[in-house]
Amino acid sequence: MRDPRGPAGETGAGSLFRRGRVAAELAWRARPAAVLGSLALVLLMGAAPVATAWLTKLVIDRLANGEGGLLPVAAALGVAGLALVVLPHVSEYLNGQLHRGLQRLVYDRLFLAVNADPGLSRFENPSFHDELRLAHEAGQNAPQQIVGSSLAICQGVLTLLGFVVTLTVLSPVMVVIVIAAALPSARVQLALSRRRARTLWGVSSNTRRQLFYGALLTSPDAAKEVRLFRLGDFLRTRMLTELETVNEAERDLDWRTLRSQGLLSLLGAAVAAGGLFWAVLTAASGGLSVGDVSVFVAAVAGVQTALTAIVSRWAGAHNALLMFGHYVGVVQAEPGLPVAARPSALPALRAGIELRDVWFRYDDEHPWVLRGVDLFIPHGQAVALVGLNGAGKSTLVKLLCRLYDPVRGSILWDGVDLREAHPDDLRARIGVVFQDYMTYDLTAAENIMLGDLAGGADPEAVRAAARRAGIHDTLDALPRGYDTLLSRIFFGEGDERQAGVTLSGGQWQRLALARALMRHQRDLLILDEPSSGLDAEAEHAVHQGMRRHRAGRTSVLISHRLGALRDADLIVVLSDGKISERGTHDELMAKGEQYARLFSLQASGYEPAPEPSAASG
Ligand SMILES: Nc1ncnc2c1ncn2[C@@H]1O[C@H](COP(=O)(O)OP(=O)(O)OP(=O)(O)O)[C@@H](O)[C@H]1O
Repeated sequence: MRDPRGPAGETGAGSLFRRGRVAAELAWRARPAAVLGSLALVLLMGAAPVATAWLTKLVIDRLANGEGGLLPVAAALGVAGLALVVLPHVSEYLNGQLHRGLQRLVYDRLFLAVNADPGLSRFENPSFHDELRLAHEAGQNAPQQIVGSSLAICQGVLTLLGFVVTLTVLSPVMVVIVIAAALPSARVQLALSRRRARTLWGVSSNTRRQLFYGALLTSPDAAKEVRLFRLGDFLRTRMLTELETVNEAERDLDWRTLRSQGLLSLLGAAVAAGGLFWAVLTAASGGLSVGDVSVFVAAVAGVQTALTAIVSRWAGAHNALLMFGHYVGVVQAEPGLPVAARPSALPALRAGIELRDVWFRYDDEHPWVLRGVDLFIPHGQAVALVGLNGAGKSTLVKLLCRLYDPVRGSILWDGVDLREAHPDDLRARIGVVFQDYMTYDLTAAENIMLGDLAGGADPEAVRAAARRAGIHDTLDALPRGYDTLLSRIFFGEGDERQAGVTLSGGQWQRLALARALMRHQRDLLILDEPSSGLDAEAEHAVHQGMRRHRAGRTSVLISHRLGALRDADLIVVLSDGKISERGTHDELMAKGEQYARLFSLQASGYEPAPEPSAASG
């Protein structure tokens, strides 16, 4: 279990008040009519129990004393009774309305805020994911609970005041006893709600791991390895272990709740029984009428019920406010990647992109990945990055896209530091295929179109990009052509439910390439291992095509197949976080260092194996 105090852990009343204000503002924005209706109901439902008790007393006393005027009082009693029955249903309907409106607004703001962060660093932080999951859970109910509980508390206070006045008339001592008996309950409920929020945060990483193992057990991507390596029992056991930790914490909480609330209920019952005993004795000696006894019993029960409702709603609101802190925390957090208040314009690339003494590591605790990289990517030229696994090639690409900022040094786009430009402006000028490209469970056309949503869903542009990536014929031959759903988990839409189609790894890769090529007119094209999964013929065709499209454009290419990079204008070898060699293919081969060694090693793999010598046989 993790440290029980989370980012939204125990906070002062000021902070809770601010969260309450946020919830109230959301509710008002989401459904003002439902909020107004609920407020009116609070008044009616708060007054109805007191009115019913007094009208009952009047009816009983008039009956007992044989007084007249019974009909209007009985009619009023009927109306009050009717209100008690009907109003809760109206209130439930309004609550539903409010809940739906709130959920839409709350999730809209949550995902807007998460998407507004242009960087990646927050998404790689486990704490952020715990916070996000709790924010998501809180978004489901917390604002509704805060608003609903606040209204219920107002209603409870109204009923309580009515019954306190009633009891004061009959027995002021009883008021003091009943209220004093309810105070410990308030304290205990608040302590329990605090503990509940802390427990949830404490086990949130266990819950996340439990969900992760559960998802692996059912994921189509993992299904092959899970079966082949017989990982099912291993994953299931791990999932159950995490679940057991969560259960243990919840069991402890439930036991504390049972113990404290059991004792408090006994105390409440003893006070009510004592009061009834006093009322009956007083009535027997002529101190109270029969109607007085009835209103007294209703008042004691009413005060206790109202107090219990207030305290438990208060505890519910308190718990919801603590949980809502995760939501407010995520929605109001500063982005992980700062955006300049007045971003500089980023015009079309004219001279080139310069990396000036760029140092980068993913975290203060991680080792340096780049250590003082100086590189100029001239406009209109193709620069290839080469290096062993883990050399930092993809990291450099992510810095070029400003998914992170360099820790030291800077990257300049025609002299403008990328930190000064808006990430959206930069990204509008870039087309990228990442090594770990996405496969979307959408149609083939949509998978490509996502590369240029701003350009509109032009089917001709989609087909042209697919042709450039060499995937057009494959997509055209699918059961519904470009409109075929590419998915293993969803059914297609339309009259007939049609199972999705799955592409091969290489076909998916070409599709990802087509997505990037929707932006082939952009200033900078980055291709990180665009052909690693392609067969030799396809790779050749793709590289030929790329060569044509790249001509005169600025591009950064990464590939372990060095043959595909040999015609780049500049080849840069990254090693140990620095540039160890740079030059054209011929220059680097002539130098005879790492590049030449790697190139020769690969080329030798394609040469015929030497005949075994007679001696070795
Ligand atoms: N998100 C991340 N958080 C922490 N470390 C990372 C992250 N991404 C990459 N690294 C580390 O940074 C180093 C460089 O990784 P990078 O992916 O840039 O290498 P690469 O040269 O592209 O490798 P490959 O040829 O295998 O694709 C590696 O040691 C890797 O473990």
